[in-house]
Amino acid sequence: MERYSLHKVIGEGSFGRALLVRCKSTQEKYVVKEIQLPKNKSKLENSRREAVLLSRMKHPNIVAFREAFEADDLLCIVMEYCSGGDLLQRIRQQKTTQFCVDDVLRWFAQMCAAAKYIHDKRVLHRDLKSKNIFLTDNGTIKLGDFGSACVLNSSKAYAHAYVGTPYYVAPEIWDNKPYNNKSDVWSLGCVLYELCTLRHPFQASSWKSLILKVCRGAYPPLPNYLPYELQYLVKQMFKTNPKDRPSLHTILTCHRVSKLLRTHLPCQAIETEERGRRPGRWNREEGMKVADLLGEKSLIKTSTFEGVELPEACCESREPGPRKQWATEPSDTVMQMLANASLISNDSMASDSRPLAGSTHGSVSAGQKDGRQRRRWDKDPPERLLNMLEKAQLQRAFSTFLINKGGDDPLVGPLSQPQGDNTDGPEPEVAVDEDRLQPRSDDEDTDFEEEHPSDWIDELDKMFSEH
Ligand SMILES: Nc1ncnc2c1ncn2[C@@H]1O[C@H](COP(=O)(O)OP(=O)(O)OP(=O)(O)O)[C@@H](O)[C@H]1O
Repeated sequence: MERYSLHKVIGEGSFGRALLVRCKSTQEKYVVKEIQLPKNKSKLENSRREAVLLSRMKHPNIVAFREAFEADDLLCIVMEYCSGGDLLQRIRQQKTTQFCVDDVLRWFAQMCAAAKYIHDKRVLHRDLKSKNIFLTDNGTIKLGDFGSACVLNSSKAYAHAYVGTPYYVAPEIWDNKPYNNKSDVWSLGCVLYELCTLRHPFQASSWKSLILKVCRGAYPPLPNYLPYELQYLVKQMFKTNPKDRPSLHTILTCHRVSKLLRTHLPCQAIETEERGRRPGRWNREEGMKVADLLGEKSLIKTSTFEGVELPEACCESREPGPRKQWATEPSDTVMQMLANASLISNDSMASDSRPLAGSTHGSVSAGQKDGRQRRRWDKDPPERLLNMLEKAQLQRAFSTFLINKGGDDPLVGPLSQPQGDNTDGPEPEVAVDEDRLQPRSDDEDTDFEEEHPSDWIDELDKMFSEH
């Protein structure tokens, strides 16, 4: 740390502080992320993953890694400083002035290029949100915070990965299914929606309402002035079945929106993306350097995984084991419990015949124009989860939420106004897009997912019982 002088503390995350520093020899500014190292050896390895992963991500739209070292029980990751701040701050600065479409397309194209790059390396980010996407002073997007990219074992870390940011969490996570590349696509859909509207797609005044909206894919349609391709893309990214969501490869190469996006990508990024189509290989030397710095040579033992060398530390245990699933509960119990939640009432959904996003271009409305009964999403979040979250409402448990004790808005989202913001939004504007609920398989998309997901709801339950 002697090589750097402290400029200021720029923030505190759930794992430690973020410092703005200056390199004494070059005078360049960097961010040092300090992470408290746990005593437990296996947890120690988990903490080091962020550094190892970041060191391997070399892309114009990913925060550049400089070095990592350990000092005084702290892991320090030195990385590029993004002076434009994070995208959430940028969105808030707009107040009510919408971004111009070119900015939205340019930023979104860059974040897709970055996310595609990591997916090509079989890495899932798992915490994509506007707060983890940064801007440089020249307006370039940089994807950051790889702290959740691998499963972290502490209950706090686990909750951070899945529940700390429930506004961006895909329906399959609430359904206790493994996280996969399409779950990152859902989260990026939330960021795209925020850029398009300055609001979050799934505003809610309670956990229950939020989860129901997410599981039903119910969000207010995008404004009609936005290009049809964007409206169509958002619809696709919010398909409740992950198999029906396009992969980032599809979005950038053969989706209706691809041409628009690619015209907004700098040539350099397109070249990187083209190279990314060939199976990427980890840079072993770079990994060894970081592992050496971190004093943990075992981190760089590699294993081959579908042609891509992955550090063992980056993978979950490959031990085969039973995948934990929800016990099937009678869904009418859930329905009874939620009887008062107006959002889930079939009447309020079906009776809303307002046009949906993109409806001017031929997509369907929520109403059943032809009188035929369409297939509905018949999954509900499990009772145990909803009961548990009922308890959680009064706890300030997560870094990205304000949970007001006894307040009218127990769950205040990242883009909610401190006062007077009806987080639930005007009810009639929320519509279920029945079309999204129809199965559609994209054979060109290859899915990959966590190999051995842990039962995060058990972890969460434990965490809540501790309070
Ligand atoms: N490379 C960076 N350049 C500029 N600002 C950064 C950079 N990395 C982090 N920050 C800022 O530092 C602050 C702390 O970031 P950090 O990632 O440590 O935690 P967090 O995202 O606030 O919380 P959590 O870790 O719980 O998600 C945030 O305000 C973030 O915007």
